Amino acid sequence: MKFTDSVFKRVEPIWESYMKHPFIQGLGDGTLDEEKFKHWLKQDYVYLIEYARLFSIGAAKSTDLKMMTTYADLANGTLHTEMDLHRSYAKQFNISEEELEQTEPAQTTVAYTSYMLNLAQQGGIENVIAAILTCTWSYSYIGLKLAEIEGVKDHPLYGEWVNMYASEEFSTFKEDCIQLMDTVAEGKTEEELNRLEDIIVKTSYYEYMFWEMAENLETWPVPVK
Ligand SMILES: Cc1ncc(CO)c(N)n1
Repeated sequence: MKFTDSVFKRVEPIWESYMKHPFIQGLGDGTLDEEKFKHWLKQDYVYLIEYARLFSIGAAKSTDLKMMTTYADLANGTLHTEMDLHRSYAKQFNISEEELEQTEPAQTTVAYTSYMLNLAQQGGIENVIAAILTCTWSYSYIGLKLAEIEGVKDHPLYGEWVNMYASEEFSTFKEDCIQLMDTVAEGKTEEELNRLEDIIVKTSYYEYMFWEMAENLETWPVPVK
């Protein structure tokens, strides 16, 4: 069995819980509160800046040219294709690109990106892809599941979101990440694989917390100027 198949079995209950989360349910039935979506949008924009940085670390740590090209393409896809979705929504909400970029990351955003960046700096290429995998894969999982709902892709506000994450292009990003993970997992000891699996479980929990952050409009405890 491929490493990613056995990991999927382990994280599936966490991923199933995303589909029951009020934020995702709201995206699916179109009732999601716009303020919650805007909070997600802004937090996700600054998240994606760090995410693109992770792909770039992946490019720097690559052990061959093919791998380096894939990481560079994924960084490019994040900075252009995926972040264009966010910039397009921001425009609809009259949020400028500067405001989007200057978003103060909430505690969950800081915790999640710091966790991934710390792992990526410490180890080899296997840490980088293990840290990244859940992000792309779980959004593709959610996008494809939501796309099964009748009429969801035509929703005036949230249709664009579902169309992006259910798109062929995004499915290709996911497949590339899965393949990168399985390639570096080859020949690793059981202990090493367990360590990588733990990273994927942790990031799966962080993804849940990111939905919670958006749903609860999370900020820092005591506001300061
Ligand atoms: C928090 C988060 N995880 C994953 C993705 C998909 O790239 C995203 N945009 N945001």
